[in-house]
Amino acid sequence: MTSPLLQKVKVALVQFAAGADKAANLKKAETHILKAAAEGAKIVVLPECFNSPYAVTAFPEYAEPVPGGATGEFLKKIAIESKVFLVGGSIPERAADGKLYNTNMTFSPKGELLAVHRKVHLFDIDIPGKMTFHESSVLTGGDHGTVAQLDGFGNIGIGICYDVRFPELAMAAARKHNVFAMVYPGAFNLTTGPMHWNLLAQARSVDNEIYTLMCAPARDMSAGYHAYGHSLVCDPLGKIVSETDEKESIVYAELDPEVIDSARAGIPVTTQRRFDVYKDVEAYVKTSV
Ligand SMILES: O=C(O)CCC(=O)C(=O)O
Repeated sequence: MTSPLLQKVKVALVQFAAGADKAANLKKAETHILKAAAEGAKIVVLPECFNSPYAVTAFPEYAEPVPGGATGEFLKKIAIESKVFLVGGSIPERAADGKLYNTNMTFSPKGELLAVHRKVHLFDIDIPGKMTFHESSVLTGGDHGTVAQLDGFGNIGIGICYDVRFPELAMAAARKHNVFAMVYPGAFNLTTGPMHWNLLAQARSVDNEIYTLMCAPARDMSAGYHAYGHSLVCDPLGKIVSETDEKESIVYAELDPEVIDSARAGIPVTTQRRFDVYKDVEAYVKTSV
């Protein structure tokens, strides 16, 4: 059996809170990325909306072209300098036609842009008295799932936050594109975080017998949006192997092909699927920019 992960790899999830000062947000990201690289991480993940406050009112002001804007240039430069695969969280993107998206850019250690994922499922929820958010009041949803090919390691699927609630993207990435992990920069909140953050990571892992990486902002109670934090790594059997609390920190984990292989050998759902019974599980996934 060939594992989707070609060799062991140390990953780092950088958890920090973005404030109003964009340059300070990038500086903080840089400090943490360089530290994670010095600790031996080869794949480094940033949180959702890491260059801007997480607020629909902030997105138009902080939005940039992708990949040519200042944050895209920053991610490229720092990926090269730190020699890591950099899953650049997400930022508000202003497209050429003026539309705004919540967008991830992923770079190789050579500075190649490997993937652009626009959040497909916008975060529009209303739990009266607890949590109301309407991303679709300013953002447009993306139109594809996304897989990045990490030379020497294998493929990862990328989703952004609310995307984790929709198993189809992860399923298509795992089944059709043999990903070893789904990576979700995300900013859950104090209502839905305790309810579902861990559960959803475990669900996506167990569905597909892959790793799931969830990278959050740190909590800032003086900000308008209170992030849950708790960046974590979940293994292919649904065990959380590394998790932090709500504070600024870096979460490390070693991903191991043997763990994927033994999960799949013991509980072989990946080969037992019955597509003759359920024919309609399809998703459009892009594997290059
Ligand atoms: O799904 C949730 O509960 C939270 C999602 C979210 O915060 C987001 O998509 O930014």
